Amino acid sequence: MMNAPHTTEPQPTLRVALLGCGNVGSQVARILLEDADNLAARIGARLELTGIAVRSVDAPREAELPRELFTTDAESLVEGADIVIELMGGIEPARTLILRAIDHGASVVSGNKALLAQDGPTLYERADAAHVQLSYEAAVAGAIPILRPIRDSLSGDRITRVLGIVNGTTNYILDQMDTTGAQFADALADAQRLGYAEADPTADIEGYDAASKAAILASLSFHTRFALENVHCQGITSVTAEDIASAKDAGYVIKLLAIAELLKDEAGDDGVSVRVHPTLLPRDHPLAAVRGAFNAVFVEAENAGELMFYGQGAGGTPTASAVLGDVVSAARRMVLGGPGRTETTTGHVPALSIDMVNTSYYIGLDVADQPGVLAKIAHLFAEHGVSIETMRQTIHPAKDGGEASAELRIVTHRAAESSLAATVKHIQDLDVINAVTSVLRVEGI
Ligand SMILES: NC(=O)C1=CN([C@@H]2O[C@H](COP(=O)(O)OP(=O)(O)OC[C@H]3O[C@@H](n4cnc5c(N)ncnc54)[C@H](O)[C@@H]3O)[C@@H](O)[C@H]2O)C=CC1
Ligand SMILES: N[C@@H](CC=O)C(=O)O
Ligand code: NA
Repeated sequence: MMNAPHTTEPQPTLRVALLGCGNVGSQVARILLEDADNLAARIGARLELTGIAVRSVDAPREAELPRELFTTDAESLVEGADIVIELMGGIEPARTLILRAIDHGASVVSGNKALLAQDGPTLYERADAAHVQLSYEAAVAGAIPILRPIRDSLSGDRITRVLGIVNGTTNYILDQMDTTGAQFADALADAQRLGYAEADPTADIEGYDAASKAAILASLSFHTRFALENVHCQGITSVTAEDIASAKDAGYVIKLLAIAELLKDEAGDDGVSVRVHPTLLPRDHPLAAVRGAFNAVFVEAENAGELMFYGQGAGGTPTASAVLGDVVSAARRMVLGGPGRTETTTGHVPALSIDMVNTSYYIGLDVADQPGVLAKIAHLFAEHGVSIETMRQTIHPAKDGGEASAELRIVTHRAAESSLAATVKHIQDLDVINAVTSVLRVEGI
C-alpha cells in the first residue's frame, strides 16, 4: 500500500478556546495537546489551544496542563477564537459565552444538555443566522455517536421510537444496588468520584439530566422542538432496595429509561410522548445487560427497523472523544467551507401527556391473607379494562399475635396509562390492602 503523499505546504491554524477544565474539559485539553499532529492531518489545519477558562488559575488539578493556558477572563478568550468548546456546565455564564462566541463568528461545541434542553432554540437560531456550527454530540449518551446518526444518517427515514438508558450515574447506582446490594448513597458517592455525576447530582438522581437528553433526542428524531417541560420526569430517588430485590426475585431489573415515541392522540393525530421513569425490564432484555455507567439507545425507524447504540455514557475521557469528534467536524467545515445545520423543525408534532401512553405496570401489594382478596383486586383491574399478565403471591404467616398477610406482585398487560393509574388509586382504597409497596412501569414484555 502506498503512503499518502506528504505536503510541505504550511497548514492554516484554527484557534480553539476551552471553557471549563473539569472531568471532561481536562481530557479534551490533554487530547488537543497530545494528539495535535494527528488532528491536524485529519483536518488540514492545526488546532491551537489558545486558553482554558477556569474559575481559579491556581486551583489544584489532576491533569498536567501548561499553567500559562489558564485564564479567568473567559470573555476575551472567546472573542479571539475560531472554535469555542463549552464544558463548564450550568446555564450561566455558559449561555452568554456561547452567544458571544457565535456573535464573534466562532463555531461552538458543547456537552451542556441542561442548557440545550432549556434554551437550545435561541442558540441554534443564533448559530444559523451567523452561519456557524453548534454541535453537541457529548450532550447525549457521552461517547456514543447518537445525535449525528439521528440527525444525519437517519434523516431520510421516519423515526417512530427512541428508548434507552441515557444517564450513567443512575445506571451505575441501580446496577450496584442490584448486583452488590450497595446502598444508594455509597453508589452515588462512587459515581461522583468516577466523574460520572453532574456538579449537582440532583440532576442525575431526580431524572432531570435524562429528561434533558430525552428532549434533545425527541427534538432531533421528530424534527420538532421539545423542551424539558414537555418531558414527564421521574427519577430514582423513590426506588428502594426492596423494590430492586423484589423485581429481581420476579425476574426483572430496574433501569431508568428515557422514551420518546410517536403515538396517536384522542383525535387519531400524531403526537409524541417523551418521558423518563424507572422501569422494570425482563432480565434477558438487551437493556438489562447495560451495566455500570454504560448507556444504550434503541432507535426504531420505519425503513431501517431497529438500531441499537451502546457505549460509555459518562466519564471524562469517553465524553472527550465525542467532543473531539465535533471539534474535528467543525474544523473541517471551516477548512472546506459551509456550515452544517444544527436542527430541522419541520415536524410540528405536539407533545402528548403521559395519559396517552400505553404501558405495562408492576404493582407490589401487601394485602390481608383472607378469602376473597384476590377476587376484589382482580375485579378492580377488570373494571378499568386492565388485563393482568402475571400474579405471584407469597404468604407471610402471622407472627407475634399479628395477622397473616400476603405479598402480591402483579404485572399487567399494556393498557392506557390513565386506566392503570385509576386502577392503582382504587386498589389503595380497598380495605384489604395494607400497603401499595411498588408501582413501576415495565417495558420489554
Ligand atoms: N462528566 C460527564 O460524564 C459528562 C459531562 N457532560 C457535560 O459536560 C459539561 C462538563 O461536565 P464535567 O466536566 O463533568 O463538569 P465539572 O464540574 O467536572 O467541570 C466543569 C468545570 O467548569 C468550571 N466552571 C464552571 N463555571 C465556571 C465559570 N463561570 N468560569 C470558569 N470555569 C467554570 C468548574 O470549575 C469546573 O472545573 C457539563 O455540561 C456536563 O453536563 C456531558 C456528558 C458526560
Ligand atoms: N451525569 C451524566 C453525565 C453524562 O451525560 C450521566 O451520569 O450520564
Ligand atoms: Na453522544
